[in-house]
Amino acid sequence: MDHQGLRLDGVTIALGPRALIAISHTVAPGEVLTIMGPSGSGKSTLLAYVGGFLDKAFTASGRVLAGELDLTALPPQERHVGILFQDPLLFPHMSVAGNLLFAIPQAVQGRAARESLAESALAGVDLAGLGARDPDTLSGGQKARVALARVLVSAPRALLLDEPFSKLDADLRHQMRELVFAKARASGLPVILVTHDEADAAAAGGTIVRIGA
Ligand SMILES: Nc1ncnc2c1ncn2[C@@H]1O[C@H](COP(=O)(O)OP(=O)(O)OP(=O)(O)O)[C@@H](O)[C@H]1O
Repeated sequence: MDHQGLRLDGVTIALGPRALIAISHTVAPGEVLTIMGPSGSGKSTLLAYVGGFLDKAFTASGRVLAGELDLTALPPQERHVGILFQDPLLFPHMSVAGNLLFAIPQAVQGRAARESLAESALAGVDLAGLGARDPDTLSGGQKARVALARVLVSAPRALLLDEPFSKLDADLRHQMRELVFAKARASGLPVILVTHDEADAAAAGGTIVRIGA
């Protein structure tokens, strides 16, 4: 997919009388916008707004655009925004390859084409040949990489990262964030990263917006 950047155009979010977010920013293809702020400041809430699943408890305004396309007008399943959370959230009843095949868009037709896409995505995160494995048999770092491969094969317009490295130990954390940012750059995906970790923010290399301070 040809990515065109992600624009937050006058996005404001409030919880009752409490203003949480006010942001306008354009994330270029391959760039990372990092959102930092104290617990409860509204970081995950911003990602929920971009993804289209903001809880009704909040009031929000402003547009989210992918290129010229106004995502705000679309339901979540039509936004094609990929998300990685703290937990890899793999389907335990499907093989590793099954997890990826499930995420590949219907537009990719033919079993052989889908399987080959899944296999190359696994190879791209250093998990070649592990497609038949049950997710529960993988290490935490391997599961995180399957989750990354799964979100990449879903051909998202943008990638949202909600503390995706925080459950990994220091070495893995470093490797995983380098891999995620390299993949985002290579595929020209605009990324919004939510983190508490200054090293994550520095590694992301883009703009850092601090909220709720
Ligand atoms: N569904 C909801 N209904 C009402 N209030 C909510 C709901 N979800 C979150 N909140 C509140 O909205 C505020 C922002 O929450 P949010 O999860 O976005 O914070 P955060 O910055 O991501 O925090 P953390 O760093 O702890 O994950 C908090 O005060 C939280 O208690």
